[in-house]
Amino acid sequence: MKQLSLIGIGLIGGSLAAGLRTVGQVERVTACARRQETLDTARYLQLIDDGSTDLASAIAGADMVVLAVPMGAYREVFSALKPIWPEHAVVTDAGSSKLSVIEDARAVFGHVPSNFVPGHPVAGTEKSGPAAAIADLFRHRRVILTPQDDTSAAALQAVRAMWESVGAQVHVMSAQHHDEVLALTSHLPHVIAYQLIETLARLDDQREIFSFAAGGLKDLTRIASSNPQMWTDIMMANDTAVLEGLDRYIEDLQALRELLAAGDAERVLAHFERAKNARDQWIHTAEAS
Ligand SMILES: NC(=O)C1=CN([C@@H]2O[C@H](COP(=O)(O)OP(=O)(O)OC[C@H]3O[C@@H](n4cnc5c(N)ncnc54)[C@H](O)[C@@H]3O)[C@@H](O)[C@H]2O)C=CC1
Ligand SMILES: O=C(O)C(=O)Cc1ccc(O)cc1
Repeated sequence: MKQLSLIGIGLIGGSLAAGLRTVGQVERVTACARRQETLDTARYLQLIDDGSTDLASAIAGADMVVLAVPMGAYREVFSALKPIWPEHAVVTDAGSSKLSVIEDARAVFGHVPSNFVPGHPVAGTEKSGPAAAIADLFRHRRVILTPQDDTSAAALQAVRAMWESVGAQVHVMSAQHHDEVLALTSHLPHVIAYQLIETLARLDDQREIFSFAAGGLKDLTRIASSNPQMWTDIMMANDTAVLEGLDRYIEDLQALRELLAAGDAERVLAHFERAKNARDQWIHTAEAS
């Protein structure tokens, strides 16, 4: 790849740049950010060679353009790209929901451009910004691509090759399936973590509560330290699937509550055993692969 141009240079854009540089798969990296300070940090960290707050300057000469901005910025970014759409480059994104991205593209362009490949690296941390970038963030992690019927095969192949070069395993699926699965495995856990901490924080003697917390609370809620604006955007973007998962979870929590209230130790134990077995099997399979 001669020139990668990132629109948004935070954790994900920065990690992709660092990863591609480490494996020697990119000659030049440029980025667009809203604030000069972000670009200065990215340059200082040697994530990018050049940056501009002006979109057209930032993407000039790119053969690969990657959108790595919050879901709430897509309409604005697509609208700004419309008059300067890079027909000869491949364009992809890193957004956590996919149907909303396709909808945003259709709303702005009237169709999904054939050189745009919607994508999502299923890897990250609770940190944000270029200083949080990790060069091997995507190694042995999954990336989901959700091409449309008329997505160019060459564009799809170029995006696949980019992610594979930083060690990721690429999967292709429909945007609908992506959003349903990710609602359960990523978005619902963030709702639960945020709300559990918010509930505890509102209870009396919160200082007591947190100072006597064991490792379990910290393990369960690390992701509640994630960027609240980024996650509000994701919840709004994938609201239908998140609501479905949340309803199911509330139903199951209510059922568990009833077992506890009835003092039904046997069935509570059966619940916990099913959960432990499922988690142990998942972790075992994940570690073996
Ligand atoms: N944080 C994570 O662990 C993961 C995040 N994602 C997705 O990747 C995308 C980027 O997330 P992060 O890198 O974590 O966020 P971040 O907050 O670290 O970086 C986002 C960057 O976009 C810039 N930005 C925001 N609005 C912009 C605009 N209108 N024009 C140009 N730049 C703009 C910000 O200044 C910042 O540099 C999001 O859509 C997120 O849902 C996907 C996988 C993992
Ligand atoms: O911090 C974590 O463990 C995450 O879950 C990171 C993450 C955030 C957003 C995504 O779309 C995918 C992964």
